[in-house]
Amino acid sequence: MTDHPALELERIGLRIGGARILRDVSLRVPSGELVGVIGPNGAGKTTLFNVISGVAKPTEGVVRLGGQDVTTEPVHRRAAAGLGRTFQTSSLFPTLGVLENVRLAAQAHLGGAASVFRAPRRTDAATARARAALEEVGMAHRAGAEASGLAHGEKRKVEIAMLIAMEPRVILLDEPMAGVGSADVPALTEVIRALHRGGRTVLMVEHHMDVVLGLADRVAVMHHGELLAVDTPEAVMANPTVQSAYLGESV
Ligand SMILES: Nc1ncnc2c1ncn2[C@@H]1O[C@H](COP(=O)(O)OP(=O)(O)OP(=O)(O)O)[C@@H](O)[C@H]1O
Repeated sequence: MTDHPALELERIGLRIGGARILRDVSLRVPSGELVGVIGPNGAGKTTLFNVISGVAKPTEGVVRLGGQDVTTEPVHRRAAAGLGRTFQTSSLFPTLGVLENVRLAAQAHLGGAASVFRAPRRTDAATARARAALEEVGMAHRAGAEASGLAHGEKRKVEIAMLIAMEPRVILLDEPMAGVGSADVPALTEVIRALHRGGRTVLMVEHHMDVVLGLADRVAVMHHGELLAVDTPEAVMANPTVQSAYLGESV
């Protein structure tokens, strides 16, 4: 444990052409916290995740992971520093099996694809880690299934297992409930809750408000590229500025 926040954004700004996509965004996320990021469409949530993961470079401000300035580090260096991310679209190899998908993620973390040929012991370690990750998300029974045959909710669980296999300290979940049928939402919510309970730091963009309010320690509200509020779910919902930002939007 360090005294540094797991993730720290200091006065992040991003201009693209003449447009200011992010303005003066500052956020400190202590280790083990789950922060829900909400805001109307186009508020800048995905762009903020891109800045954190290194897909986009901010024009102003600093990104720190565990106290280390990673603002100019590329995506893979941030991943190596303990940052994991899921995307709105599926990142599974559809024709591979569930276990194989997770094993590849574990293998990448343990030492790269070349080790398949050089170090069988590492392959065993990757398989063991993949099985443990599938167990953690409740998908061990589907280890032998082909990824393309999974329901949306199952795919999301396997994607989370892939993250777990890479042992990230900070996890960014980009709309984990997107495309997931309402019957599968509670089970996926429990997987995310368990991920958080395991001590991992999680940032989650999610439009499904019940999920955000039920899971988050704090909620960060974005609007027009700015952070309007960062507070407990109850305080955020009672905040008049937040309410007016959502006027005309379904909260
Ligand atoms: N590369 C880009 N060039 C120009 N404008 C961009 C670019 N990327 C994002 N934007 C604009 O920045 C704003 C924020 O977009 P972003 O996708 O981050 O919002 P969001 O909050 O994730 O929205 P949603 O909830 O719809 O996914 C939008 O107005 C978008 O059109």
